[in-house]
Amino acid sequence: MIGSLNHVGIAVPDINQALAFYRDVLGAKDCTEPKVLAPQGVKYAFVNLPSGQVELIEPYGETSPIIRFLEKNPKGGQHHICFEVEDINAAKALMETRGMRVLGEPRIGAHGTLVVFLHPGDAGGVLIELMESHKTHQDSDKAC
Ligand SMILES: CC[C@@H](C(=O)O)C(=O)SCCNC(=O)CCNC(=O)[C@H](O)C(C)(C)COP(=O)(O)OP(=O)(O)OC[C@H]1O[C@@H](n2cnc3c(N)ncnc32)[C@H](O)[C@@H]1OP(=O)(O)O
Ligand SMILES: [Co+2]
Repeated sequence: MIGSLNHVGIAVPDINQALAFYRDVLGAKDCTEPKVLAPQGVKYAFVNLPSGQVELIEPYGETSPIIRFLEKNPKGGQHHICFEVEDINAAKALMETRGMRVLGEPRIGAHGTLVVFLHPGDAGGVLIELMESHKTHQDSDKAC
């Protein structure tokens, strides 16, 4: 069912400091400006690489889902991996039939397509994000 690895999510306490590390220390050449995705409770930025993306996420708001993770890992750390799927609703249904806890309903993610998360307790201790690969829903960048 899963397709390409889309991104690795890294939770960070300060996204600008993290961007500076990727740019100035690791030499990343293509990083995006931080943006807020309020419904997901994060501020995010991408480090674009030939092989995929690193997604830096900082908590946004008091109910951010990454607050507790950062309390346990105050310097930040690897938070999730994201795989592409063709159809998010079909993927969610399939995961549920296979006994996975799917965390909530599909919601628009940072790429403008629908995403859902699988509980790390059912996935070998890894938080997995499934992301619909095609932009077929609302929230398009284009005006027409
Ligand atoms: C930028 C937008 C979007 C995109 O388009 O790419 C994103 O990526 S947003 C990313 C942030 N959003 C989410 O993470 C949403 C889904 N996450 C959740 O619903 C929660 O974070 C969670 C997974 C249910 C955990 O919630 P939390 O409040 O932290 O609960 P616990 O502390 O009780 O944790 C339960 C259990 O799970 C372990 N855990 C928690 N987070 C992780 C993690 N990232 N990786 C691995 N394991 C994790 C935690 O240690 C607990 O384990 P036990 O103690 O053994 O029970
Ligand atoms: Co993500």
